[in-house]
Amino acid sequence: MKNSVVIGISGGSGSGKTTVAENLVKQIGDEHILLIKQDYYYKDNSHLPLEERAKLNYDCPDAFDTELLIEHIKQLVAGKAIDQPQYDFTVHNRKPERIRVEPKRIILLEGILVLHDAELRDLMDIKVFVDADSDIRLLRRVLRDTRERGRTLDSIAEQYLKTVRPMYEKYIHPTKKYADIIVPKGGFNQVAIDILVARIKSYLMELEKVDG
Ligand SMILES: Nc1ncnc2c1ncn2[C@@H]1O[C@H](COP(=O)(O)OP(=O)(O)O)[C@@H](O)[C@H]1O
Ligand SMILES: Nc1ccn([C@@H]2O[C@H](COP(=O)(O)O)[C@@H](O)[C@H]2O)c(=O)n1
Repeated sequence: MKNSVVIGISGGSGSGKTTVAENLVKQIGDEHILLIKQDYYYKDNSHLPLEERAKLNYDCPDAFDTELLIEHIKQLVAGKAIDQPQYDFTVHNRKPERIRVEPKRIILLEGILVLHDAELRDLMDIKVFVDADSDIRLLRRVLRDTRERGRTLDSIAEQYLKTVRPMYEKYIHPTKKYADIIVPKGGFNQVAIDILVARIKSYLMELEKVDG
C-alpha cells in the first residue's frame, strides 16, 4: 500500500469543488488531509503585461503547468515535501514565493481540469466530479469574482462567453465520465460528503494498520 491516498475533485468553476474539499478537511481534520488546488499550478506569465494576462484563456489544459503538478503529487505520495507555487487571481499571475508543504495521508487535489490528464488521473484513488447547473455556477462565479478576485461585471461576462463556457463544454464536462462519484447540487451535499468521509476514514484505518 502507498503512503498516501489521492482524491481528485473536479467540476466547473462555481460548481462547489472548494466547498466540498474544505468540508472534507473540516470533517477529517487537517492533520491527516492536505488540500492542493490546481489553481496554484497556473503557468507563470510574468513575461506578459497585466492587460495581456487578463485576456488569456484560463480554462484550457494548456493554462496549467501539469508537469509540475504531477511531479509534486508523486513526491507527496512518496512521502516527500514540496515547494508549492502560489497564485494571485487579482493580477493573473503566480506569486513570487513558494510554500513548503509536507506530505499527509490523504491528498485532495481540487480543480477544474484535474481529471483531464491521464497520468494525473492514474495517480488518483478516488475521482469526484462536482456538478451544478450552469446558471448556478455563473451566479456563484459573479458573486465570488467581484468580491474576492477584484473583477468587474463586464470582465466576468466577457471572459465567461469567450472562454469559461466554451472550455467547460470542450474540456471540463467531458471529464465527468472518469468520475467514480458525481456530486450533484454543488458544495453542500451532505449525503455525498458523508459517503466520502466514511471512505476516507476507512483508508486512514488501512494506512494505520500498514504502519503497525
Ligand atoms: N450547494 C451550494 N449552495 C449554495 N452555495 C454554494 C453551494 N456550493 C457552493 N456554494 C457557494 O458558491 C461559491 C462557489 O463555490 P466554490 O466551492 O468556491 O466553487 P468552485 O471551487 O467549484 O469554483 C461559494 O461562495 C460557495 O459558498
Ligand atoms: N488569472 C485567472 C486564473 C483563473 N481564472 C478562472 O478561475 C477558474 C478556476 O477556479 P475555480 O476556483 O472557479 O475553480 C477558471 O474558470 C478560470 O477562468 C481567472 O478568472 N483568472
